[in-house]
Amino acid sequence: MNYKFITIEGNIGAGKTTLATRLSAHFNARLILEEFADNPFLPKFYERPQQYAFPLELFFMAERYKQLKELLTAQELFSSEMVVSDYLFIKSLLFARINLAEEEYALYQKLFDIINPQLRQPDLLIFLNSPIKRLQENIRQRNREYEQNIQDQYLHDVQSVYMQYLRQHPVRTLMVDTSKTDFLYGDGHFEKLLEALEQDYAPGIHYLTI
Ligand SMILES: Nc1ncnc2c1ncn2[C@@H]1O[C@H](COP(=O)(O)OP(=O)(O)OP(=O)(O)O)[C@@H](O)[C@H]1O
Repeated sequence: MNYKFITIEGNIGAGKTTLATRLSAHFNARLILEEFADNPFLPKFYERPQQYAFPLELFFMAERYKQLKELLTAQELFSSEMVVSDYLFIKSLLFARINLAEEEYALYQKLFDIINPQLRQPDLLIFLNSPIKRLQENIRQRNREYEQNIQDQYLHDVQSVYMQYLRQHPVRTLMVDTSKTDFLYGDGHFEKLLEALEQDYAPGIHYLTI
């Protein structure tokens, strides 16, 4: 397996954290998880999006920068240690595009453009692609109170900003159709993904159905 830094991405409730945790345990890799629970603006944002979107997005950007910067400062990527994370830094900007008004977004993008070049990009992005219905089921099942009123439209918007980004940028991506996949309990699902990770992919999108 030639990927030292793997990032898992996907819509809300796609199963990023579960897969990242399982992969890191399998490869004995360092695990970087998004600490969204520490964001005091998140429950408020879901209640009143317009009022809280800007501080929410700023908080996410600052936290994610801190986490990823620490990783580089420790120079772990230059040692033999493998790293698995459950978010891309660009995620903040993609959500900001949906949630911020035009002028706020322009300001946010300025900050993002200053910070982003300092960060190392993953060697491989695994994008979990699930239909909205399945995402809603997952969201209901895990039952975080503030997420229970997420509308299908919001999930559609999140999906389309990710797709637009991936189409426009040559990120080395394994796009996994997870409509019927369960990496925790599905028979052989995780093993099939491991097999796919043995391949060397060119930059761009590669599709995998399990
Ligand atoms: N930049 C952002 N702007 C708005 N909300 C965000 C942002 N980043 C994360 N969130 C919210 O934080 C919560 C956790 O997000 P995330 O999608 O990373 O994890 P998750 O849904 O638990 O993922 P998974 O189920 O795939 O592990 C969700 O409610 C998500 O919408």
